[in-house]
Amino acid sequence: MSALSLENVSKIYTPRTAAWKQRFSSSGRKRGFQALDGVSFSVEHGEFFGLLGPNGAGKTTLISILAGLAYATSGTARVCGYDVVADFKRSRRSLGVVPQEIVYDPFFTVRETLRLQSGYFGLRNNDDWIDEILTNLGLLDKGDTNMRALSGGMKRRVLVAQALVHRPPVIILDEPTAGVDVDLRRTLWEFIARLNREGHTILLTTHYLEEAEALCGRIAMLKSGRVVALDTTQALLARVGGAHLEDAFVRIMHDDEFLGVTA
Ligand SMILES: Nc1ncnc2c1ncn2[C@@H]1O[C@H](COP(=O)(O)OP(=O)(O)OP(=O)(O)O)[C@@H](O)[C@H]1O
Repeated sequence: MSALSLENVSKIYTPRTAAWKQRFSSSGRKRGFQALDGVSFSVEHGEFFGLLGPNGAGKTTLISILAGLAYATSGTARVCGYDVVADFKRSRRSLGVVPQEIVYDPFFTVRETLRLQSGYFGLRNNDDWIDEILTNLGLLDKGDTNMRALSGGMKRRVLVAQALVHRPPVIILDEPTAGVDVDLRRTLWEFIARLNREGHTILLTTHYLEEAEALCGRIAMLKSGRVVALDTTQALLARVGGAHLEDAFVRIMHDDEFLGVTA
């Protein structure tokens, strides 16, 4: 059983009015914007997997489907074998998601925020683990600080902490280092790499391709909602013939003929 699996997942964003028309139309024709088109791949337990693609390729849409925040129009998505729709609670419990956008409640301190998040998963008395996360993310002295008094980079650390409160076996990070300083990047990657060594499965999206090259064992590249490359980082570099992942990425994205997908 894979940590994450996607079988022929498609997503069409339908404008609200069109959704109603579609429901009552006899043609059944789907209208709207196709963000994902027949995406299939799986991520095995313990992998550090990169999901790459240009802006608008469909990465966040895919993550939203895995996290149960958006429904696939067709296809099946599973987390640790649990269907994200039919078995939502167990699939969501298996997953920690660090979202791309910084969202927080300005009325709580860091520790209150993490206790609240623990409560969503039915966890009381989670303070020992919360302390360990705070220590590893360099936030221990900010436990009693109000969320609105944190810098942007510190708020991002709290988002990472929130994703980890329930010790999920699978962690998805959606551009976690966008706009953060070198220190946090290092702290964050050391911590995430440690979690991966300890057995957590990691799925990472990032536009910093040198980070993906250094960290990810396998990579999927999305372009206009379709998987156009899927292989180990080394095999991708060897096949496309670039010195760095950035060269390979640019070649793949600009080559309409490239369909280097391997299962
Ligand atoms: N709620 C929505 N309604 C309509 N279209 C949407 C919605 N969310 C995303 N889209 C569209 O779907 C496409 C994929 O968006 P998505 O956010 O998944 O891309 P992404 O690969 O995460 O991009 P980025 O790297 O910029 O974060 C984009 O064209 C986007 O405009």
